[in-house]
Amino acid sequence: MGMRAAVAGASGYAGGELLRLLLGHPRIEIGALTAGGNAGTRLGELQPHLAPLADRVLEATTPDALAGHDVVFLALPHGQSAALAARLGPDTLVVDCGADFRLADAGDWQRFYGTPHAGTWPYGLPELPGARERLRTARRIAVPGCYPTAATLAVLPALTAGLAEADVVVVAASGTSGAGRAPKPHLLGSEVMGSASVYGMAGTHRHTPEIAQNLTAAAGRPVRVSFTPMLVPMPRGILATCSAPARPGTTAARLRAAYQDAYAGEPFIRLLPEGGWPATSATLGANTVLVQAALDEAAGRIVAVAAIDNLTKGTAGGAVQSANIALGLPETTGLPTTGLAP
Ligand SMILES: NC(=O)C1=CN([C@@H]2O[C@H](COP(=O)(O)OP(=O)(O)OC[C@H]3O[C@@H](n4cnc5c(N)ncnc54)[C@H](OP(=O)(O)O)[C@@H]3O)[C@@H](O)[C@H]2O)C=CC1
Ligand SMILES: CC(=O)N[C@@H](CCC(=O)OP(=O)(O)O)C(=O)O
Repeated sequence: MGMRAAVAGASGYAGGELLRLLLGHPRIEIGALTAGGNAGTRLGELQPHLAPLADRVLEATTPDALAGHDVVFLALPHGQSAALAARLGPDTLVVDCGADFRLADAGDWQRFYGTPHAGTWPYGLPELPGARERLRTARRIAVPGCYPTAATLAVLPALTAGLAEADVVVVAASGTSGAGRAPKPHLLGSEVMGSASVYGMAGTHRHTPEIAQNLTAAAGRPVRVSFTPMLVPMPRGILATCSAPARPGTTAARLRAAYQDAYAGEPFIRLLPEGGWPATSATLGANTVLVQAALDEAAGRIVAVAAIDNLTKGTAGGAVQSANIALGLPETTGLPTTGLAP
């Protein structure tokens, strides 16, 4: 007997990707589909790529519409999740793609989001040390931000193996779907096409404390993070280029071994052969994380790169991966590792 999942925010980019993945999930059947202003619209008008669901009509996002499901995926703007989750039974698995419950430090939340802190849920990045154990019994899961997923997985082994200083620089390029589907002037085709631009500069982007939180917990010491996000003219993908000073005694061989050891058993992380570097084009539609790291001896720095599809591993794929763990299913169920190219 399959489990039933509701998707709130089914008209958005994250919701659409959740549905694409759930349509291929052998153990989950799709229940309620809800939206905001688009409630009442046929899904086929908004997500024409989801042909099997074309005639489903979106409902309003209410606790009643979401009740009676084994799992509820929330793909809504920040700030909406707490009230809804409070009205869903404690046995319902609620997986929030938004940021509301990601940060443990209420001061960080207040500084970067400017609203009262809703709380902290188990963090849905299974590759972090100890995370799978916490997710197995979780009924509430906070899905990571897309940049934090890429940046964290790029540098994690260098920090946990004690090869990098706790001072990490992240420069990450994202496709435009990272900004969601709601119209914004800076996302007009004429603004984005043919240009790469930075934003959220000098420590102001809200993913800075999330990346630092992940790396600090993994390293067991405070990790300082400088994060620069960049918008590039492609619909999907994140390429995170990270670097940190190498600690004394770090060699190329020790660095390689640290990454091999850390990621050998990870179903979705592919450490590329030496000399090969990740590109987003090889991750499209897949839950794959491509990783590479090298020692820049002249600069005395470790350079590490990760590529993901921001909507798959960066949101919906990560959400399904963590939900699988919490539902007692094999972690890889329904998650593609084959991408779409060219
Ligand atoms: N895009 C990405 O790469 C990532 C997104 N996320 C998170 O996922 C969540 C969804 O993002 P994304 O899909 O990109 O955003 P979109 O803007 O594409 O979609 C937002 C969804 O929320 C619905 N919605 C908006 N306002 C309301 C409301 N007041 N009540 C009920 N539903 C509402 C929209 O419905 P309607 O169409 O009717 O307005 C739509 O379905 C966000 O929290 C985001 O931070 C996380 C990681 C990465
Ligand atoms: C390109 C772009 O605009 N990206 C988004 C991040 C998307 C993401 O992960 O979002 P949440 O933390 O909101 O869930 C941004 O920088 O705001």
